[in-house]
Amino acid sequence: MARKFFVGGNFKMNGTLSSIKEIVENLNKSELDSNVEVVISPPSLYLLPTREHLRKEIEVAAQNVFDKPNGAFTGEISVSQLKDSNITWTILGHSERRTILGESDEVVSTKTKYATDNGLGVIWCCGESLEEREAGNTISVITKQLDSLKSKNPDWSKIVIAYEPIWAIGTGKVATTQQAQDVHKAIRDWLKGVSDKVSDETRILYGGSVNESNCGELSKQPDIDGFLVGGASLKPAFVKIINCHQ
Ligand SMILES: O=C[C@H](O)COP(=O)(O)O
Repeated sequence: MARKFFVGGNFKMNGTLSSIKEIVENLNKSELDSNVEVVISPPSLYLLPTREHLRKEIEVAAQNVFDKPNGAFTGEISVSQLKDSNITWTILGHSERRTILGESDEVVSTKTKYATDNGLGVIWCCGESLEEREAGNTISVITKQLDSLKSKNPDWSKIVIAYEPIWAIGTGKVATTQQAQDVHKAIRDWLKGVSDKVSDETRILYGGSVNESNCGELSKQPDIDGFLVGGASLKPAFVKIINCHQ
C-alpha cells in the first residue's frame, strides 16, 4: 500500500508573532503537492494564531503534550485543550526533550499512549547519539525506544515515526541516504513484530539537517516516507522540501 508522504516542520523554540505570520502567509500562497501531508509545529504560544490563519489542508502540531486530562500540572497542556483548539497532532519524544528535559522512554511512551488513545496524532521521535552510532549500537538503541512504546500498546494508526540521529540535528551533518535507509528498514522490520498492517502503513520520517538540496535523494529511498524538518522549516525553502517528493 502506498503511504502518503508526510512533511513536518518543527519550529522548536523559534519565531515571533510576526515571523510566524510570514511563514504562514508563505505556505498559504504557495503551490503545494496535494499528495503530501503537511504539519507544522510552532511553539505553544503560537499554536492558536497559526491554526486560525493557516490554510486548512495543513495541520498544526504541538511540540509536547501531557498525559493527564486536566488539573494541577503547571506548565503542561492537555490533549483535550489541543483538540479544543483544532490542534490535531503533537510531537513526542524529540531528542531535545529526552536529553535536555530528561524525558525517559517510559515518560515518552506513556504520553504517546495517552495522546493516541485520545485521538491525537503523534510524531514520535527516536534516534541515537554519535557515541552510540560509533559503538555500533544504533539499532539496539532504537529498538529499546520502540520496545518501550510497544509495551504500552498505543494506537499505531495515530503514530508517525521520526528517525532523527542526534548527531545530524542542527549540525548540517545529514545522514547519508544509505545510513538513513538502513535504519528506516530496520524500523520497518521491527514494526512487523507489531503487525504486517502496522509495518505497511506506518510512515517513517527522517529528521536531521534536511534541506532543499538533500531532500530529493532521501525521498527516493523505499522506507523514507517523509521528513521532520527543523531549521529549514523556518525558511521559504520549506516549500521546496514539501514539493521534493516525485
Ligand atoms: O525536529 C526536527 C529535527 O530535530 C531536525 O532539526 P534540523 O532540521 O534543524 O536538523
